[in-house]
Amino acid sequence: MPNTAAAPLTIAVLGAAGRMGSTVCEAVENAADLVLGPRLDVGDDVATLAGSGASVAVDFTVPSATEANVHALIDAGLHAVVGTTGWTEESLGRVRSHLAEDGRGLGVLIAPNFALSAVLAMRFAAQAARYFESAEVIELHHPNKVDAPSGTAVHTARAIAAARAEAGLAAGPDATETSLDGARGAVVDGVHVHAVRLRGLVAHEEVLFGNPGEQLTIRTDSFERSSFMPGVLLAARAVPEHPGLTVGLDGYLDLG
Ligand SMILES: NC(=O)C1=CN([C@@H]2O[C@H](COP(=O)(O)OP(=O)(O)OC[C@H]3O[C@@H](n4cnc5c(N)ncnc54)[C@H](O)[C@@H]3O)[C@@H](O)[C@H]2O)C=CC1
Ligand SMILES: O=C(O)C1=N[C@H](C(=O)O)C[C@H](O)C1
Repeated sequence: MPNTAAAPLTIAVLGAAGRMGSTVCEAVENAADLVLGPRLDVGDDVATLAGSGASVAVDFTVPSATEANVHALIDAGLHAVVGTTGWTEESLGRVRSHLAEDGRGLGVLIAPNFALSAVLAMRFAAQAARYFESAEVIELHHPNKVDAPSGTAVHTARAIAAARAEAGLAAGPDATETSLDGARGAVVDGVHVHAVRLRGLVAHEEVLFGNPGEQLTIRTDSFERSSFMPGVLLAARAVPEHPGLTVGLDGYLDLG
């Protein structure tokens, strides 16, 4: 929903020189109800955003910087929309505590993926997980990506594992006795996750579920970074209305 409040929201962007950050700047500039505020990149001080007129900041930086950025944004009194990967239960917990101590009703959204197809794929995977003996995740990305597996794949695997545990499922069948290191991928909460890096790709994920004689494949493809922009803008408009920490864009959507 566009922001119809009297004053347009001013949006600061962290990681503004990057692939996602520059795309976000362009999307904000093209949104009639939003104003593009300060564009920060490496070396810039987040504290300068206090009093800059920006009320929301969007962070697409690097896993090693994003947590410090979010704490600095809270201190500066800004709501935050974060797409950067690398979050753990511990770092999320620290943000939750900081927001509670701050007490100003600021909102922070941390989402592993803003593309609607990916948000739905994660939701469908969580729903399907209880019905299948086997589940594995394959993520496929551009070769400039610095982290593996992707944040989306980790989030997907954790959701699958939680649904399997709730349903009382045993570990998936796997007779592997010998293998080269890495051949079976990374293991996230008991779910195998495989990462492909290939020139020409942007962001893709397949979730494979298997039962005797049948397979379900859930696949999401982002062919362009524009696919993330409707979700990012939706989040930037909505975050002031959602105090506290929300993890995942589905927290702002009515997916039933
Ligand atoms: N949630 C989502 O929908 C999506 C998330 N991502 C994630 O967003 C992050 C960024 O991805 P890309 O834009 O492809 O990376 P990129 O490498 O193109 O851009 C990162 C930018 O952050 C800057 N930067 C590094 N440290 C900084 C700091 N301390 N303060 C401010 N800026 C800093 C870099 O100079 C660079 O300009 C990654 O973690 C990626 O996985 C990417 C696409 C979609
Ligand atoms: O680095 C990327 O490009 C992406 N990163 C996010 C992730 O790690 O899940 C989201 C999307 O897959 C693109």
